[in-house]
Amino acid sequence: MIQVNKLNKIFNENTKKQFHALKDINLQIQTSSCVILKGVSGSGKSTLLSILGTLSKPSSGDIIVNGDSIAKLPDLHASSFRATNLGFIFQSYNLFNELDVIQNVSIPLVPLGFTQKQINEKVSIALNLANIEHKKNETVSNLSGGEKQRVAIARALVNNPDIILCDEPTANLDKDNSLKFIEAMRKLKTLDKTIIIATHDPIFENLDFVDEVINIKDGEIV
Ligand SMILES: Nc1ncnc2c1ncn2[C@@H]1O[C@H](COP(=O)(O)OP(=O)(O)OP(=O)(O)O)[C@@H](O)[C@H]1O
Repeated sequence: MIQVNKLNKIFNENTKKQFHALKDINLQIQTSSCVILKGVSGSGKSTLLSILGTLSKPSSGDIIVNGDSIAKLPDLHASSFRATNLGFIFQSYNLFNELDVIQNVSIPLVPLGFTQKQINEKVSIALNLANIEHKKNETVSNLSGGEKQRVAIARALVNNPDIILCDEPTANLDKDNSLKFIEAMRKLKTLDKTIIIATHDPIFENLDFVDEVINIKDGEIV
């Protein structure tokens, strides 16, 4: 379970530009559930997701994942927590365009000390799950937006994380590819992943495999 306790994020604290982006957020996200974090642009979705993903630290409050506090882990511990527990899917894909699909998907495994054989096996499983096996030797710059998204999904899955964090995953996709993304998430749900999707895309409304929609407005859960 992920438990968020009295989480606050204040940017530029104690300056004229001070901005209170997250205000006393309390949340409980059950293991193996799919949760939509919904709110308009600027409501605080990405800020919350990046703190959940240990990419940034809160000003106050805590996040407990399976009993361990992760909000203020030192950088080295945070990166090892990410490497073993989290998969990220961003709207901009964050891929290396000049590398091929296999190279991109292998990247999260590099610091984990696997043999080449283990890496090949894990990459192959992730490419299959994300439906992008057929493009495995293609340079990423030659792929369509939907295909790049599937590479990003494969990369997020390659370390077999329990938690998948998605930030506006369909922002750059057409309807067809957005629906394919949703089907990929449905498949992950059957694999007992905990999935958190920050989005304002109405395509995520009323999906049967979504357990909860959390509305965020001006940095507060409403
Ligand atoms: N580094 C920063 N410094 C100052 N203010 C910031 C910073 N990052 C975000 N903010 C502000 O915090 C608020 C929440 O931003 P956030 O990116 O979390 O919104 P969002 O809901 O994800 O929006 P979008 O859907 O447009 O991505 C915004 O008003 C934003 O301007």
